[in-house]
Amino acid sequence: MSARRDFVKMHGLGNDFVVVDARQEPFAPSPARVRALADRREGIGFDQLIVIEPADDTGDVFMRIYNADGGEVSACGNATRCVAARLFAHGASSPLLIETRAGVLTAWPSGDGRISVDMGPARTDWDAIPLAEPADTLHLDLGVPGVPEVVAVNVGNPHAVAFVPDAEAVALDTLGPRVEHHAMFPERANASFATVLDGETIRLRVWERGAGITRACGTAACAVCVAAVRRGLTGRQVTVHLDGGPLELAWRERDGHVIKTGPAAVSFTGQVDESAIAA
Ligand SMILES: N[C@@H](CCC[C@H](N)C(=O)O)C(=O)O
Repeated sequence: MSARRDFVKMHGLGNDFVVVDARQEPFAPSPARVRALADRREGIGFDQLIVIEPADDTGDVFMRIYNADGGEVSACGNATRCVAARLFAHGASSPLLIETRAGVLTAWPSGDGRISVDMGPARTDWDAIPLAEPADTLHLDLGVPGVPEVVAVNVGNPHAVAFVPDAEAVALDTLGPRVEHHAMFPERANASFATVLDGETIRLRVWERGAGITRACGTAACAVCVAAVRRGLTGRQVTVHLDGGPLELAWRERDGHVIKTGPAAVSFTGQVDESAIAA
């Protein structure tokens, strides 16, 4: 008998997700099944598969995150807004506590149709993310002259941020994978190329670990905000312009938490016959 699962296809600024609500019936796809579902020609297609599960602890729900390459990861900023928007639309009360492998995140409607999320604390010390060997500064040998030092930031997942003179000119499809798979990052890394436009505006292009070029990455926007403040390049509140549009970020002084505000949209709903998708 074939198993049919309801899903909703959602996106945050074009960073797209298939969201499966598994609170009543478990859904635990193998990495091969995730890759098959992620295939944009033969599957449904997404950057991340998101599974909503019953809360383990103090939260309202648990959010499990799989990259398109089948790997399970700890954080996804845009999907957190999408899950919150979906649950608010179905009557959940605010604030909503979303458990992830990286901690419990709090989400609320921002009052203008968008969703705000407290993404928790960000770390930018030299050991913020797993490195192959200790390093105070990260000058990656990418085989391309002119790529500056990279800043490591942890927002529940690992980010490598490079501030470049012109993010538009970066060859994301070649530099992104070199950063993601660089020997310094044993757990790989999400790669951000950012240009500071003024003290409150940043242009950002992202190569995501396990998904490649995406139109937006919420945790990368948080990482870039924190890295820019640490470098004295911007104030603590910035608008980050991704390929899919803007996100508002604030790095809160009192507790080091990053607050992110942006849209969340439903594209369509559907049902997948799991046996029809080879794994
Ligand atoms: N799209 C996400 C990040 C998804 C996980 C990331 N690719 C990783 O491997 O850590 C976002 O909006 O933050």
